[in-house]
Amino acid sequence: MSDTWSVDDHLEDILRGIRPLDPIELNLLDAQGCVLVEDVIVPAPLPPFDNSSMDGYAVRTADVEGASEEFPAVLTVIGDVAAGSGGLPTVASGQAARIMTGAPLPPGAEAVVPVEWTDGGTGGGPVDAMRAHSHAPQDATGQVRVHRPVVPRQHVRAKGSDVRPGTVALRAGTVLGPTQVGLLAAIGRGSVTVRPRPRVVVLSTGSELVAPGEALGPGQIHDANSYVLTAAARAAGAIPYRVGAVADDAETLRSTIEDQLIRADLIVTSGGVSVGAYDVVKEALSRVEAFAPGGEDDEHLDGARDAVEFRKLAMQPGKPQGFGLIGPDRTPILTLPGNPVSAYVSFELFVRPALRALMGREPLQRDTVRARLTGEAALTSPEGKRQFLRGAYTPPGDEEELGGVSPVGGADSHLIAALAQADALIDVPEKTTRLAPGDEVTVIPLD
Ligand SMILES: Nc1nc2c(c(=O)[nH]1)N[C@H]1C(S)=C(S)[C@@H](COP(=O)(O)OP(=O)(O)OC[C@H]3O[C@@H](n4cnc5c(N)ncnc54)[C@H](O)[C@@H]3O)O[C@H]1N2
Ligand code: MOO
Repeated sequence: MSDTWSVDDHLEDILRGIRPLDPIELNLLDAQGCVLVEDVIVPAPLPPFDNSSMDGYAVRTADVEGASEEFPAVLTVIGDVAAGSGGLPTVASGQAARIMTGAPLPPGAEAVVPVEWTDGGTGGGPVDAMRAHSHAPQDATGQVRVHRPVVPRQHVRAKGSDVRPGTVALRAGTVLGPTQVGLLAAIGRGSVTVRPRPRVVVLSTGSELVAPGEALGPGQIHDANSYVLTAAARAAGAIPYRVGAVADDAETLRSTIEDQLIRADLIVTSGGVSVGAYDVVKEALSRVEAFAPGGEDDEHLDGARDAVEFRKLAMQPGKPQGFGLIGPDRTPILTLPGNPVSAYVSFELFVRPALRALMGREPLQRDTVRARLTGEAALTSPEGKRQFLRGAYTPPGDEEELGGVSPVGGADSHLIAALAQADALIDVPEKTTRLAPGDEVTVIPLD
């Protein structure tokens, strides 16, 4: 391995050191966004019973054959069947039960006549709704005039027509979004076995950093990185813990990280990794004895180490990077550069895939698309460095094969405002030094 690492080699090294978190059983809503590790089998039919899809009257079809407004079928109403009804009346010939949407079809009945096809028990013409039971309790009895016939099973949702018992509701590997959570609830599952969301400790370093909301003194700036990284970790599906900025003091940083290890599945730091005299992350973490080493060897973790390895990457922004597995649980730590755009781009390229690996989520990396470079001017890129420019991506129109991408702001890694306007990264290969409008480029759309 040469002194300078490629983006792909650095990512590969990180992923070699990470294995998915052990599955746990979680309540449904806590499992949202997690990957299921069991096939969930449907225990009972859904719907659990034949039920009405309309507010109306449960009838025997022979009783309403040929019914019309002029010659209605007149049936005796034997009572109400509301959703949730337990004891059901039996509908005999010449009878109807008033029924609500979702209520069980009573024995004897074969179909449901919507209330709009009847007089609603009023003795008048067609109605468009039932009267509330509290105002007109008499409508649950008496007679109803039916103006149209129905065929067997009309307006009836059959037991098991949604899912049948014994079938697979959701396969292992499914990511639980809102609709999957809904299905699990519908089939009565209160908890499921999933890979949990990783807990990510985010800390920024730098004696110049002041929390947003506080006034700046001379030479100070607001801490943007711990916020963008915390937000990005949350957006990636993790549970982030933002630790305030740590001053440039190696011992303070080391003990802060040591304290955080207990609640971290992964640690992300920003700043302090280049070549300055106060680059404290490097100072605190490059020593082998920085943290208590791991216990017995773990055969899944290829490349385990007890100190963070710092390296230069052939990329811009994001040149200085560090990665290690620290503490008794060999917790992965990624030390990102301090320039805000560098920190964010590094998160996208390295931390996000690592989090997805912990969650057992595929694919680890974002999809890329090809697009045409738009805009007025040609772009330059340093030779031998993979450059990630910020861009605004427009998907292809109906007739177009490729979408377009225009650069947003310059290449400098302190340009936070332009980063906030971008929705994509333009991935410029190491060998490319110049790009002209109209050239085809690789784009990583962000969300
Ligand atoms: N002589 C050299 N100097 C630098 C090199 C180099 O190769 N030789 N590399 C440059 C590159 S590239 C980068 S990237 C930075 C990385 O520096 P550090 O990771 O040590 O980060 P800091 O020095 O702590 O900060 C850099 C920059 O970013 C600002 N910063 C830091 N943290 C935050 C934060 N939480 N919120 C907002 N802004 C932050 C900080 O004030 C600095 O301006 O090194 C170059 N130097
Ligand atoms: O590589 Mo640094 O990350 O350009 O700004």
